[in-house]
Amino acid sequence: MARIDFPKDFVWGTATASYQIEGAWQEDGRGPSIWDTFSKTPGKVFNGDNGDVACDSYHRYEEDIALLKKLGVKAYRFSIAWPRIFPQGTGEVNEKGLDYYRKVVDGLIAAGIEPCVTLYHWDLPQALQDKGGWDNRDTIDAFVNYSEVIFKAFNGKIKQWITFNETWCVSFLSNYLGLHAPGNTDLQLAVNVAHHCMVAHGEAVKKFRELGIEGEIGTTHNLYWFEPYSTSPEDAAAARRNRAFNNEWFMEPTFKGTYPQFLVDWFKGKGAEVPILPGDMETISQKIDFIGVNFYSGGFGRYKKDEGLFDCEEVQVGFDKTYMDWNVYADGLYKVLSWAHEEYGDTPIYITENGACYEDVLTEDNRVHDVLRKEYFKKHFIQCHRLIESGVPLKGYFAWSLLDNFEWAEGYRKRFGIVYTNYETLERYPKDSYYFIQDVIKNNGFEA
Ligand SMILES: OC[C@H]1NNC[C@@H](O)[C@@H]1O
Repeated sequence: MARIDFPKDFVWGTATASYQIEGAWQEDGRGPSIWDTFSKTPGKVFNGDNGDVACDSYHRYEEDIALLKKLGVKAYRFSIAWPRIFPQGTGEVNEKGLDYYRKVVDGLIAAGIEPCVTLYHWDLPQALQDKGGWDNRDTIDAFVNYSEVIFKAFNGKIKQWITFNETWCVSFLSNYLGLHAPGNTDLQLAVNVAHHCMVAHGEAVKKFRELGIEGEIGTTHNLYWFEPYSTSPEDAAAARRNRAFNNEWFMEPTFKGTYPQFLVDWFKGKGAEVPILPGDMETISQKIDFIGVNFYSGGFGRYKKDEGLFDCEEVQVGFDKTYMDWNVYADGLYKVLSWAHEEYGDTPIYITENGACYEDVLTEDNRVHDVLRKEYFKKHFIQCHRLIESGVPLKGYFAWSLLDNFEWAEGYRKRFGIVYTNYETLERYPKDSYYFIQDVIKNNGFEA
């Protein structure tokens, strides 16, 4: 057994998102989001589940903060629902919406927990989608307007700001693969959305700097480690395309102000071109104070003509799988963050999400012995330590998620929480993984 110790200033946290936990979908003036529309469209979400109630954190946020305090986290990452602030996306500010987040932020600070806020975690006001959503460049200005209200309302209280969560999901998962809201399946549209979201990110960073807001600002991309199954040039090229689809397509504009040319050419061959306007790339690559990385999995691929968007098929090489059918590939975390550090430099990194979904069983005495999830965390904590030891500027880790919650198109059947949510009673029951992480935080390390 080896002792794993983390730096004393390492930030341990957990993460959630507004639509997945809040519920109260029509309370205090909240307007409809694209996820209210999508989840109520037959066939889009498992079992017809939706976020009308979710974990009811809108009313139970004090219970959530108590769980966070008991866990011992230094920070809590959550998102603000744009439709609570601007029910129609722009126009009059809904003060009751702001009031909810004032209570959450003040409660966290009183508990000695740093609020880390994501401005956009997918719940776009439906009124903006009705005008083209992220395909319409006007949405960029609407996002900056919304961001400015939040910056000013919480300046000095919120010190860590994330503009977007997983722009790949907002663009390609939602507008090319069609699996998330708004459910489009058009490659050019997805390329437009990805670009406009990144411009919106850059414009919000500019506004943050202009206003002199306290704290640090960054963005979060979900990086996926993907390797060629063989050393053949075809496999290498296919795997590179597939990996760049998740990684370089977003990281390169953010840090280098360019798109990866080999993928620009590939998309052009598929009839999709990036709608770059003069100044966009400079805006996107505004200096950021940290990069948030969500990591879940990785895999191996090989060339297969006409397979998917990149002539690439995933090869099963025997990984253990989570209940999402995702490979458990903890080494992939070490590889992807080492690659990011090598490629994009010394910008501080926070793992803003990492966690696993397994079929949890609640015992008679309201316990969940989630051995596999504990093992998943342990394996990834070991890689976090390896990264720090190798000089990668990894500053913190947020477990996904504090609570079982609405897992998008999978509804409530897929549980990622370290706390079990009973969706009938809305009771919260800490799982064994919660107590494992509580101990790791208390000792800032563990016996590997
Ligand atoms: O799929 C698990 C998580 N992945 N990142 C974004 C979150 O909203 C998801 O629940």
